[in-house]
Amino acid sequence: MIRTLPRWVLLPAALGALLVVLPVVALVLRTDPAGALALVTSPAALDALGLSLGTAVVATVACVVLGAPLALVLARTRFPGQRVVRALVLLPLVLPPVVGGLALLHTFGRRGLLGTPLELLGVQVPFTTVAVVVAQTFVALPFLVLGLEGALRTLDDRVEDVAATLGAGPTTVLRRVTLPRVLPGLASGAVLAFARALGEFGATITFAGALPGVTQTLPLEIYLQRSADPDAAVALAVLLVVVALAVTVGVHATGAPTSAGRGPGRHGGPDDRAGQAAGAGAGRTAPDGGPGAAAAPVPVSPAGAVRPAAALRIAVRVPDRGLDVTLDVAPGQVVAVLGENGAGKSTLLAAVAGLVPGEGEVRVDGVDVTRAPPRDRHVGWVGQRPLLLEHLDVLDDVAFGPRSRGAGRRLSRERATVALARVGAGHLAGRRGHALSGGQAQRVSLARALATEPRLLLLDEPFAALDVGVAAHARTLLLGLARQEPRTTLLVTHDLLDVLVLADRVVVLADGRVVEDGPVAEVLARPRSAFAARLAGVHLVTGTVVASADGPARGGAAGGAAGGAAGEEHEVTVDAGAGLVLVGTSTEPLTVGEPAAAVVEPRAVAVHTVRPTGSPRNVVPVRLTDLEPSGALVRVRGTAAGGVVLAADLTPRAVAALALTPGTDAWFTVKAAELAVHARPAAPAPGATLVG
Ligand SMILES: Nc1ncnc2c1ncn2[C@@H]1O[C@H](COP(=O)(O)OP(=O)(O)OP(=O)(O)O)[C@@H](O)[C@H]1O
Repeated sequence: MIRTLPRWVLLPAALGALLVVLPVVALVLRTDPAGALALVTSPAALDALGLSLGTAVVATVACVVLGAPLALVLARTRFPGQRVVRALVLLPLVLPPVVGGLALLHTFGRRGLLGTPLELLGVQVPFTTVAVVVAQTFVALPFLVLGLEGALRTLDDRVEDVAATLGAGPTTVLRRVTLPRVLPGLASGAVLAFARALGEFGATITFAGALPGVTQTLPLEIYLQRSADPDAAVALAVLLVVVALAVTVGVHATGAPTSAGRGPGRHGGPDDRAGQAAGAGAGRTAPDGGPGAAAAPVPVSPAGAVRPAAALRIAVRVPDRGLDVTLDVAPGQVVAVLGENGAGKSTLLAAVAGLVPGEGEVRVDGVDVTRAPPRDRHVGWVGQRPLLLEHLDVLDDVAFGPRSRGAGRRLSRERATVALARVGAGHLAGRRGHALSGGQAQRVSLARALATEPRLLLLDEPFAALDVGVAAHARTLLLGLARQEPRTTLLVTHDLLDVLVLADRVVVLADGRVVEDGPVAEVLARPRSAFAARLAGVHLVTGTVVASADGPARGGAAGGAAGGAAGEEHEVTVDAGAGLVLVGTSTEPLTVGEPAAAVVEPRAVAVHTVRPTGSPRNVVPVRLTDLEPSGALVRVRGTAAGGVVLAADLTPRAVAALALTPGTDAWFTVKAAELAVHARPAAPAPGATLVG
């Protein structure tokens, strides 16, 4: 039974439980069952019990009404002094209740802060039943706030962002997404608050007194009976314990999240594979002809009328995240957005979706949506994680968007059914999100985005969390959808396959700026940024052109420039700094002093353990850093002057013959003809960028 816990933990755990249970048992043993019944059913006892239950229920409702918004503000907003506010709200947890009672007296009492205005209105709070409720709420509120705030913080609030992009306003998001998802947390917070209110004593006796039938709750009755009739006190104490236990156990049992409705589990059964196969190709039937065959993607139906693709103009700045990007995207174009971690790709998408505040402008088909909230931007956003609304079944999750945009329940479900069918997930309609495999969940997430017929599709690494095979299916599915219905799309990815299969254009971001932008084939053939070079499987050294020969000079010799004519191959020398000078060839007109990138494929690099003599134009001394398999070859990396990393692909036999190991000093050689030099838009520090 104890699989991961050390056995010794049982001892302190048992002692802790005993410390709580033993005194209660002692209390029960001390009770005389025959006499107890008469004592607890006496009018005074029943009055006190009724008052306790009634006031505790009202106090719990007050805690929910006041505490839930408080928890939401604390968990979902940022404002100066937030920590202080939280500490003050939670103060009653650590304050002796009698101190709380005194504080309430000085607030609502005759000479208290609010006492005089209340008196003018003819309202008297202290020593009334209202005072009991106020005292109970005062001490119980922190339990609700703490429970709910904790639950809110453990939720992924990006689900709320997704709901906003699907067309839901803030109140709808709160009502249909946030609150249902934290219901178990809210329920347990309310139970704790109720239990605390039921047992409240110190603040009540100080602020409300002990007037039988008015303010004398059960804890007060027990206290007062202690000296007058100890047996009655014990009997009433047991009654209080029983009531408190019944309520907490009962509500916990109903409020706890259930596992009912779970299907075959996150990684699915055979049904799962069939579904994935069905999603693999638009319009194809599942190869096994199983359930997936019926669930194959279907063409768009009238229920999901297609909007024409939109032109997109982005000129956004998000200063606190260092993003400054200007892009014009043609209708129906699929732009792969690439870049190192932290380059700003997700921020760009979030700015377009309206999820992060930015400056500048976003125009969709010429319409300025810069200041529009996410729900009015008509974007479909799909992230790395599916972020499904797990409190709904798949059909209602996908119907959430159309419903938020004003379609009735039936029409929304019809649209959801069509969208699910389009991604080959129709057979999943009745399941809950937690009962889907990763690939299935991601297809549902895509269907949900498509169900609102977005003008733009924003895909933030949609396949990154999927297994290779499942990602391939999802990629093919997306391709099929894009062919059926071209849609302007920004696709963040780190995967060359996504770029090759799905994108028309590549934009590379670095430090929040566009450093490369062009058609896919062009960028991969002539990468100018480290990231694009790595993606294309080549290495890249940046530097400055110091000589450009073998071609006619461009524009005479003005400014000392030399250069080759565009289209003619000519030799170019690039200084990468730290003494590393490389000679390559270029077909671009390059000017001395211009930033340039020298690109080399690892298979064109030869490795020597003694300095070579003879023909190669580039002989670079390196220290080997690592060796790793690269297909049937071994990729050998070495660091040259200035920290520049270069790589060579060798056969395992050559690696063995040369006895190459990390730390070996060697020479990499490359022919000038194998080193392609391209102009770069801007130069990072020369020679500092190299990838592999
Ligand atoms: N919630 C946030 N609050 C503040 N700064 C953030 C937040 N999220 C990201 N950043 C910062 O904004 C910059 C851009 O991050 P972003 O997540 O857009 O990069 P990315 O290119 O999508 O990276 P990755 O490939 O790792 O997802 C980074 O400097 C990052 O630290």
